[in-house]
Amino acid sequence: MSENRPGVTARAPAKVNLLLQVGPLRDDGFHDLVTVFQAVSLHEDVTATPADTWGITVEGAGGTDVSGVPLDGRNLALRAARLLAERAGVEEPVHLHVRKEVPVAGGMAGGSADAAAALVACDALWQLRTGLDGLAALGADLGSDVPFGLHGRTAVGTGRGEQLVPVLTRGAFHWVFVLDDTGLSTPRVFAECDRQRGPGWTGPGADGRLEAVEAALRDGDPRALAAALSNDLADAACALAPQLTRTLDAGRAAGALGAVVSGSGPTVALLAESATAARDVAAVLAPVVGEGRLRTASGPAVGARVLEAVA
Ligand SMILES: C[C@@](CO)(OP(=O)(O)O)[C@H](O)COP(=O)(O)OP(=O)(O)OC[C@H]1O[C@@H](n2ccc(N)nc2=O)[C@H](O)[C@@H]1O
Ligand SMILES: Nc1ncnc2c1ncn2[C@@H]1O[C@H](COP(=O)(O)OP(=O)(O)O)[C@@H](O)[C@H]1O
Repeated sequence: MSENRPGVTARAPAKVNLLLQVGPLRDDGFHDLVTVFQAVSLHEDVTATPADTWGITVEGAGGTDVSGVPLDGRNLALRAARLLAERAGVEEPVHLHVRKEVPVAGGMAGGSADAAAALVACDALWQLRTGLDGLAALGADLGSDVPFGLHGRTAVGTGRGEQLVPVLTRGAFHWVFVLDDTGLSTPRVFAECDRQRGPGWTGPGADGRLEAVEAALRDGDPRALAAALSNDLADAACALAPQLTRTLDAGRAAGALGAVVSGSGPTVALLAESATAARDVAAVLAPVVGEGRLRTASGPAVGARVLEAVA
C-alpha cells in the first residue's frame, strides 16, 4: 500500500540577485535578463509522501507568514510534482508538506525553491534518476527562477533567467534581509519598469556591471561586491512601494556595505563585511524596523538536494 512507504524530504535555497539587468520586453511577455543569482541559507523543505490523492500543506518556519500561499492547483510545488509525474508516466499521487523559511512574494524565489525541492523529492521517491539538466528543463516550464533553485550556489542567468552558467566565488558573503509586509507582484514590477522607460527605450548596452560583480566574487571581496550591486527593477519596486527607499537608506546607515532590492522586491538585501558585522547591522536595525522583519543568512548555498528519508 502506498501509504506505508516512507516519504522523501528535499531542501532548496532562497536567492538574491547581485545584478539584475533588465532588457527590452520580448514578444512572449518576458524580458531578456542578465542577472547574477546567489543562493542563500534561507531554505524551503518539501516532503513528498505517497498518498491516495494529490494534496499540499504549508507551514511557516522562523516567523514566516504563509497566508499568501495558494493551497490548490496554483501552488508551484504541487504543479512541479504533477508535471514530473505526467512527463515520467507516474500515476502515484503524493501529499506534499512544505516548510517555508523564505518570505512569500518577497523577491527571494521561495515559490521557485518549493518547485525545485518538490522536483528533487519526487524524483527520488519515484526513483526516476532524471538528472539536474532534465529537472531544470521541467523547472523552466514552471517559472524562470526554478532552474536556479535546482542549481544553487552563484550563477549568471540569461534568457529570461533560466539559462545558467556557474560563477567562480571565493569564501562566504554575509547578508541581512529586511522583509516588508506588502508583497509585490513580479509582473507588476516589470510592467512599471517598462512604463518608466517609455516606448523609445532600446536597451541597457554594455556597461561593465557584470564584470565588476564577477571580479568581486572571484576575489571574495564584500566591499567591491557591495559597490557593484545593482537592480534595474529597483526604481519600479520603490515607485510601487515607496517605503523601500527608506529601508535602503536605513540599512546603509546601520553599517551595511551595500543595499539592494532583492529581485522584484519588496525584500531589501544588505551586504555586510562578516557574519559578526551582519549581526551588528541587524541589531542596529531591530528597533527601527522591528526584529520580526530581519533575517541573517550567508551565501553561496547549495542547490536543491535530498535531506533525508522519513519513516
Ligand atoms: C524578478 C525575478 C529575478 O530573479 O525574481 P523574483 O523577484 O520574482 O523573485 C525573476 O525574473 C522572476 O522570475 P519568476 O518569479 O520565476 O517569474 P515567472 O513566473 O517566470 O514570470 C512571472 C512574470 O514575470 C515577468 N517576467 C519574468 C521573468 C522575466 N525574465 N521577464 C519577465 O517579464 C512576466 O510578466 C512573467 O509573466
Ligand atoms: N509554493 C509557493 N510558495 C509561495 N508562493 C507561491 C507558491 N506557489 C505559488 N505561489 C504564488 O507565487 C507568488 C510569488 O511567490 P514567491 O516565490 O514567494 O515570490 P517571488 O516571486 O517574489 O520571489 C505568490 O504570491 C503566490 O501567489
